[in-house]
Amino acid sequence: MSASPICIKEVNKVFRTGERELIALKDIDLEIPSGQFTCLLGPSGCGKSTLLNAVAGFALPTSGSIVANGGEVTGPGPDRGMVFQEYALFPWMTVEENVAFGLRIKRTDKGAIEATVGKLLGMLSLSDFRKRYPKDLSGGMRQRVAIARVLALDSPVMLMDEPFGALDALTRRNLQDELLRIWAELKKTIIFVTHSIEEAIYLADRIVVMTYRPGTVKRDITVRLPRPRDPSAPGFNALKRELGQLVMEEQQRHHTDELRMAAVD
Ligand SMILES: Nc1ncnc2c1ncn2[C@@H]1O[C@H](COP(=O)(O)OP(=O)(O)OP(=O)(O)O)[C@@H](O)[C@H]1O
Repeated sequence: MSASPICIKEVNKVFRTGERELIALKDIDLEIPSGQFTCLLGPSGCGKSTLLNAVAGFALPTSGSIVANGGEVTGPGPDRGMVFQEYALFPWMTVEENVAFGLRIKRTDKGAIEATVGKLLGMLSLSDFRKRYPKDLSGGMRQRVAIARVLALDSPVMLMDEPFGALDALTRRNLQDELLRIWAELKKTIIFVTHSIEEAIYLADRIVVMTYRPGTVKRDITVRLPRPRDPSAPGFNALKRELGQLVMEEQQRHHTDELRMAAVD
């Protein structure tokens, strides 16, 4: 499957719980070209996951439209694969069965499944673990399986919600490097949610910083640093400072809002 742009147009999302109305997303307009690696960055509660879920089709916007791969998003689809933080693997299936699952559902023939699974296990250094069950794998290995499972579907778009958030620093860097290699090889469009400024700069072509409630686009930054990126380079650090300031402003708003809510309750 080849990718085409994702167009997010005037997207709003309102959650209603009892009397309360929460505007999670307000007037989001983004055009994401095919093959771009975009990070959504911002503090907790600024609507990153809400926006990602809207693109995935899990929870549609209250108003506005999202077009992906030439069609309006009206629900989940095989053109948009999702990788979650908590791995979402089937515990009763081995690594290779987990990776093959989507292809079995699509009734792909056995030879093609074996070839695809073999290739992906190799690509993600999982070949020696193919007969293991998720419980016998480290967090990093499980996340490799989750990525391989989404890649098996050959979705042109990969949506990733803090996929490396639960991993230790070294495993995280390894998986970031692997993801960049896969992205360069397979030319996927990636939307990647993160809290981590360093992770966003290390990975992304473009960083969309979001505001805290309502979630809007605070800043849309093109990252022009050469790849592979060096976190100790002056340009990397300058961008880190700039983004740090932007995120801190939103964190401050979050904090003030929490104090206000506590006073009301
Ligand atoms: N189903 C829901 N019902 C009510 N409110 C919700 C629902 N889902 C999210 N929210 C609220 O919408 C806002 C945005 O949430 P969202 O999870 O998208 O933020 P986030 O930036 O992804 O945060 P985090 O990094 O903590 O996951 C938050 O205030 C959250 O409490």
